[in-house]
Amino acid sequence: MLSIQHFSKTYPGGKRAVDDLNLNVAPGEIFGFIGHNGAGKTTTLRAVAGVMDFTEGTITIDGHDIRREPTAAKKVTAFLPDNPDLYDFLSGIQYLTFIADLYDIPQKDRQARIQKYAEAFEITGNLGSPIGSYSHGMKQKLALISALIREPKLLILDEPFVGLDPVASHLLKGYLSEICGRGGAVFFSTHVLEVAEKLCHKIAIIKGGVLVKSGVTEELVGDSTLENVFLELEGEGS
Ligand SMILES: Nc1ncnc2c1ncn2[C@@H]1O[C@H](COP(=O)(O)OP(=O)(O)OP(=O)(O)O)[C@@H](O)[C@H]1O
Repeated sequence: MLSIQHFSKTYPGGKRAVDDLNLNVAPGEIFGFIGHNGAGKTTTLRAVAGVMDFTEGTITIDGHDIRREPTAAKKVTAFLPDNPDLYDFLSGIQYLTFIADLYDIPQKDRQARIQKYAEAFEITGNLGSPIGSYSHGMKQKLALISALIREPKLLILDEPFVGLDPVASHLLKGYLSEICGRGGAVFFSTHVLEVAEKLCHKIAIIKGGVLVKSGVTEELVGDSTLENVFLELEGEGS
């Protein structure tokens, strides 16, 4: 579903944020991307989502090269940034309708999808109000709903669990599994190692822009915990 080959990003000014990253996410997989602050996670996720250009390498989503076929790649991908930029002057329902129009969600499906997720996340009663009046968590839920109603083949999320209440976190985990159950894939960054360990089929650990470990979660963790594996890697060479 997602192939990242020899991906590197050097920012203007010379910072090499990611160096020669190789990763593959298969259909049906939830793939966790972990690393310390500044390791290069957001840089990678933004490049995969097609919202930031990169220096070297190839990124392919469902067979579409993100540089050569950006529209086709983005059509099957939903990206939830860590701080989603919503339109404060729109109401929640206006925003979701705008997204539904933009991504050609069939008229016959959109209402049922919006209803399903809005009710689950308990923001149905707020959909008529301007987004500017929402709390941080409500904005986050709306952004999540806007990604989920698209039923993307690939869902990319940057720190999706930060700021979500426990009920919403639990729901989100279920929805990520749902996407995988229908043959989609999820690629997300997190600092919540317990969630990553329980939820992810595979995990990659990035350190200083370099992939230091990746693989099937159970194999990577072994008899230890993800936290211990991570802390050991962080201790090495620093
Ligand atoms: N626009 C930019 N210009 C220059 N350097 C940048 C820019 N954005 C990020 N960086 C640098 O690139 C490196 C990787 O940043 P990135 O945001 O990808 O890390 P991260 O793993 O997502 O961190 P965090 O866990 O704190 O969100 C950091 O050293 C950061 O300072």
